[in-house]
Amino acid sequence: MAYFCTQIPVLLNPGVACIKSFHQYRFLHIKAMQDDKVSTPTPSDECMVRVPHVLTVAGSDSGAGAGIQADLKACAARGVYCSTVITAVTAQNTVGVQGVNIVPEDFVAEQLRSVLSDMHPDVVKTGMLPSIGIVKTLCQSLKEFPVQALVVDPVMVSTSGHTLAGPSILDSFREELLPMADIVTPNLKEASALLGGVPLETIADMHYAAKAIHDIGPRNVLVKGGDLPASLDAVDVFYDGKDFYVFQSSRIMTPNTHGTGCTLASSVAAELAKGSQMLSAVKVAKRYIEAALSYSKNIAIGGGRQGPVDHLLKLKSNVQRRPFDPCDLFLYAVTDSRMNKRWGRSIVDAVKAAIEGGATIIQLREKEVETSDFLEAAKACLKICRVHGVPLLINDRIDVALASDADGVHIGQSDMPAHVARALLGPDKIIGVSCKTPEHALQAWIDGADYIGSGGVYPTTTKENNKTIGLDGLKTVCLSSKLPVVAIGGIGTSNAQAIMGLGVPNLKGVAVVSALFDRECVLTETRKLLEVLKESTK
Ligand SMILES: Nc1ncnc2c1ncn2[C@@H]1O[C@H](COP(=O)(O)OP(=O)(O)O)[C@@H](O)[C@H]1O
Ligand SMILES: Cc1ncc(COP(=O)(O)O)c(N)n1
Ligand SMILES: [Mg+2]
Repeated sequence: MAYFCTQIPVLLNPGVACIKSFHQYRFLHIKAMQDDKVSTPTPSDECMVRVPHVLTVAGSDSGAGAGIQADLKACAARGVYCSTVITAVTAQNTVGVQGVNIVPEDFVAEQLRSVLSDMHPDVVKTGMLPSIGIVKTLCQSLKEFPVQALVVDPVMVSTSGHTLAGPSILDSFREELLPMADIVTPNLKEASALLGGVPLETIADMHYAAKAIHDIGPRNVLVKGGDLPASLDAVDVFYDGKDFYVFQSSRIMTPNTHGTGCTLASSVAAELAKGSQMLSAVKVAKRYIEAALSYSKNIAIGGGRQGPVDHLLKLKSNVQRRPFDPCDLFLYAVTDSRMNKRWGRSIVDAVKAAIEGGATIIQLREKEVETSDFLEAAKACLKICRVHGVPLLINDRIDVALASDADGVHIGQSDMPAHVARALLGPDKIIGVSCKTPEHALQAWIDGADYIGSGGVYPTTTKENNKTIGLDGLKTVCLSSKLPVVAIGGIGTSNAQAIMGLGVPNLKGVAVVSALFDRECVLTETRKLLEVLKESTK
């Protein structure tokens, strides 16, 4: 079985056998499928994009760290569709494997037929294959429905020491499955078992094993070194029949390594499904598992010795964050580096004082700082904001918001369009948009913003050439806006009451710059403004 190269052997339609690129192949492939099913209601040909697809043939892990569940998450994280043929159901958690129930061979065959005959996956990846019958069924199905690449993770024993496929399986692996494989990815114990029990302990041993396993028939071998002594780096040895490549990353000290092997093999399969060459597929997969392990370093799931990895690199991002509440707009503090410099304080000190004084949300508006300084300031401010449960937004700079993992951004009419910002930031970051007119407010709503900032209500020196809309303009925008509004522009203790006194329900607060930061004591000024706001909303 050949893996991807630029010349793709086409499966469905002999008329397209001369196609050059993988992407052309995808379009023609789907066209051939549509021609067979003329009655299927589909949009026009150009709209239909066939997406990369991996089929995993593996066991279910109830703890969802390894097996089918790891494969699904890894493929999703890598942007590839994943279908599943389940070979066994395991009762498993972070302590170990409590039970295994093997799916009858003929039902594995039925699942294989369902997926392969209809969905035409690009790549098949195998995990737990618990019986000789299942291995034979799989090899038979792959002969009947060939795919572009076969990735074999020869799962035998769980990290906790439970047998998932016994030694009786080894002959069928060696004689039938491995010779069909484009890559096989044993860990140290599995490589040793495939080679009749030779001890494998060093990186030199891994080279020997990669070559010896290659002789069994797979096109490529990756011997994984997760189980090398903890004092060594995480080293994997790749052999393509000609050259060796050593993939080395520093070892991440974490108990959460359950499922790393399944995840790595699925990511290799995902890259192959996207059209990568084998070597770059392995390289990207190794980078990905390193990132996933690093994100999982200190997550606590279960009481056992081995927790799962964080496939989507997201599990911790919601721990300290709460959803946006429009009431957060009540006392909205916007920083200004020039003012802070003038008064001799750092951005971090300014933010600390504003929060202590009662600010309910912070926006970093740093027009004159270097990107690296801005990022450092954002990270430092975020720590303080998280401790106090105050959201932190970044003005204009989506990149800084992403890099610092701030709670969101505030953007103007001439910045990145809000719908693009939304696509980049994902569905749950906060996005605020500056709006002067009902049309702006409507667009912000359509684009997926969470709130709008409207002004300048009064003249201000903070923003040059900024048209003042006055109280009337503010009221017009508020009445038309479907989103909560914060008023901005020349606001301070003397006029905050007039603004809140407009009495429009979606006007939730005031945003202030100079009135807090162009003053000697930020803490005192914030406290004073808080009192005025509280008074005016009684
Ligand atoms: N603690 C770790 N730090 C960094 N990489 C690791 C660590 N543990 C495993 N890996 C990597 O994860 C992948 C899976 O390896 P391994 O754990 O040996 O497989 P298996 O889960 O099949 O035993 C390999 O690329 C390996 O180098
Ligand atoms: C269903 C199933 N498949 C594979 C593994 C191997 O994963 P690990 O080696 O990380 O325990 C597992 N534990 N369970
Ligand atoms: Mg492991």
